[in-house]
Amino acid sequence: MAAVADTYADPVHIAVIGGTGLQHLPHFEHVATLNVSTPWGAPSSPISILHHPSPTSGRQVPIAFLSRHGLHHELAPHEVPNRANIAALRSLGVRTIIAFSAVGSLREEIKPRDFVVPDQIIDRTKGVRPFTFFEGGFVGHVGFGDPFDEGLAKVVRKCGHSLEGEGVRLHDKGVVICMEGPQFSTRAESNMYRSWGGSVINMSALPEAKLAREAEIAYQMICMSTDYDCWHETEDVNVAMVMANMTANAKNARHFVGAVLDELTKEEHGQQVLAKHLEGQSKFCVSTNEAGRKKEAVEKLNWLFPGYFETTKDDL
Ligand SMILES: CSC[C@H]1O[C@H](OP(=O)(O)O)[C@H](O)[C@@H]1O
Ligand SMILES: Nc1ncnc2[nH]cnc12
Repeated sequence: MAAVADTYADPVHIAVIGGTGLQHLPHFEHVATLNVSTPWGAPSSPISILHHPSPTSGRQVPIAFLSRHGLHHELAPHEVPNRANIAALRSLGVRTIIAFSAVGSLREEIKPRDFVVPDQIIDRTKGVRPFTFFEGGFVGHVGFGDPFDEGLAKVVRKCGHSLEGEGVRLHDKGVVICMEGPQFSTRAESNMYRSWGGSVINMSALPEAKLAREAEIAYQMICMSTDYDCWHETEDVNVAMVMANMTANAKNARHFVGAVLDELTKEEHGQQVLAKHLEGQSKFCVSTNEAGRKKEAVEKLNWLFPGYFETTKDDL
């Protein structure tokens, strides 16, 4: 097998973050493996650049693939370096992320192996994960009322429905409960989440989605149900159950991601893929005036957003 390159010259606009059971995307042409370092450390894994032919132009479109828990699932949910992941992807040019996640179902009608395109999140993480780029002498606040990107969600839903004949079952909306873990929930918690209107539960939607929003990247998660958590009368969730359902449905998961990439690489989605609707929002979300900005914080943010921010008065 030919060795792949360790650099890639062109900007890469679309990324897939793979979760449990989706640690790589086979059947795509792997053209480069990038080891990116960021001011927030190294990402979870090297970033693979894959070539995907656009169905409209035939042009080979580069896609970045990152394995959330590392190449061998060695990172627990609270150990995932989310800031490095999002910053590294943005530095390559990424403005659209499709994030894949194995989730527990909190609803009878969401059966194991069903897919969900969620539209809301409830945060049950415990503050142990770094969750913002705006800190250390540089305060900023971005809107997060709709944590996923609705334009991207429309594309993803259309692709999911187009695969229904092939056995994909899709729920168009849902509330993800993002818990801290790594232990699964208690039965009391699981029932409480149901009473809150939760549809599915995982340990990874946050802070990934928040950081993508701060980085002006359109972000949509595709969830695949792997179990009924522990509220249901069936056997309580365990890793073997999650992996068995993930493996059994891996073909559908790959088809789903492939269909989304087919669609997103069409020219008609060019503006959506570049997330033009988010461009510049982080430049204007800042509360700290120039005199109060710390040099180190400004340097880090300028790495993420080249040219966005003035240096502090101390540097002049
Ligand atoms: C192995 S079960 C719990 C694990 O599965 C999910 O991972 P991911 O979201 O990366 O697919 C969940 O969030 C937990 O991290
Ligand atoms: N029941 C569950 N709880 C939290 N994360 C999960 N990922 C898959 N199943 C899960």
